[in-house]
Amino acid sequence: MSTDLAISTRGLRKTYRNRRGQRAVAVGGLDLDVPVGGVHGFLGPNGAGKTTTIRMLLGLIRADSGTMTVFGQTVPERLPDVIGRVGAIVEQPKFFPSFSGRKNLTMLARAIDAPTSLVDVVLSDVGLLDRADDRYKGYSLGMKQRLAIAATLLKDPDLLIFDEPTNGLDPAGIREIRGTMRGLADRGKTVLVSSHILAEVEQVADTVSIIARGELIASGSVADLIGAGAAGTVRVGIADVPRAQQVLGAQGWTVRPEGRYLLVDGGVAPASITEALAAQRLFVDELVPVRVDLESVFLDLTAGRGPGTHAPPPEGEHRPAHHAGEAS
Ligand SMILES: Nc1ncnc2c1ncn2[C@@H]1O[C@H](COP(=O)(O)OP(=O)(O)OP(=O)(O)O)[C@@H](O)[C@H]1O
Repeated sequence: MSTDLAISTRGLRKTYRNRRGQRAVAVGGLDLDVPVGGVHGFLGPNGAGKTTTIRMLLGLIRADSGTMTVFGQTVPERLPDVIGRVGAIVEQPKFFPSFSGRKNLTMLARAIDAPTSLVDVVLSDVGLLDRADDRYKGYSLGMKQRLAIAATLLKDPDLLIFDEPTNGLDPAGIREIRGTMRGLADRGKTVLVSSHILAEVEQVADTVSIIARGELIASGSVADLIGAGAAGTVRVGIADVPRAQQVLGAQGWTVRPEGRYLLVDGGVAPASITEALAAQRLFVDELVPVRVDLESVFLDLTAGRGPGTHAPPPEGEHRPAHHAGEAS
C-alpha cells in the first residue's frame, strides 16, 4: 500500500438492517484514496455514506467487508499505532461555558498530557488568540467550532478529519472554518472534510472524492474535475445574435444561441471570436469564458443518486468511477 496516502479503502462495505428487517447498504464497496498533504473534500449528497465511512476509519463501527489503511497501517487492527496521528472532529466537545477558551484548552492539555505551551500555538492556528481570554459561552458558533479544532490540534495530529464542519454556521463562520482548514493544510497537515455542500469545499479543497449511494463516482483534483466538465465554452453578448451566429458558424466553430447571447464551444480563443466579428463590423459587448463549477459537475454525477431516489443497480451494473484526467 502506498505510503503517500493518508487514507485508503478498498471494497469497503457496511450494511444496516432497516425497520423491515432488510439489509440496506450504507457504504457499498467504496474505494477511497486520500493523498498525504492538502485538503481533500469528501463529497456526496445526504445519506451517501460519508459519516459511516469516517466512523469505520476511526474504529467507531465495524465494516462488513473491505480493507482500510491510515498512513499505510491496516485499520482497525493497527489503529492503536496510528490513532495518535489522527484528530477527528465528529461532535462538539464539552467545554466549560464560564471558562475562557485558553483555560478550557489548558485543562484539556493537562488531561491528555500535552505541553501547555502548545495552547497558545493552537489558539493562534485557528485564529482565536485575540479572543482567548473571553468566556466560551460568549463565543459565536464559528468560534466554538474553531476551539474544537484547536482542542484536536493539541495532540499535533498529521491528519484531521472534519465531518460536515460548517453545519449550522453562518457565511462568516463558514469562511472562518475554511480559512482554518486551508491554514492547517498549508502547514503540512492532511485535512479530510466531508460535506454535501459543494460550494463550501470547492474553494478550499485541493482534491476531492465524490460518492453517492456508498460508492465512489469521481475523484481527482478540483481543477481537473471542473476542467473535465468545462470544455472551454465562451459566452458572447452581441446585439445582432443571428448575424453573429452566421459569421462565427462560417469559421467552422460550434455556435449556439442562448437568449441574447451566443455560446461558442470547443475552446476557441476569445481574441479570435472578437476578431472574426469585428471584421464584419459586429462588436461584442460581453465576452466571458463559461465557468463550470464543481456544483454542476457534482449534480451531474450524482443525478438521481440521492437516498431513496432509485433502487441500487443490480450486481455487475455499477457505473464505473470517473477519474478526472482519464478519458471517459
Ligand atoms: N446506525 C444506523 N442504522 C441504520 N441505518 C443507518 C445508520 N447509520 C447510517 N445509516 C444509513 O446509512 C446511509 C448512509 O448514512 P451516512 O450518515 O453515512 O450518510 P452521510 O453521507 O454521512 O449523510 P449526511 O450528509 O446526511 O450525514 C443512510 O441511508 C443512513 O440512513
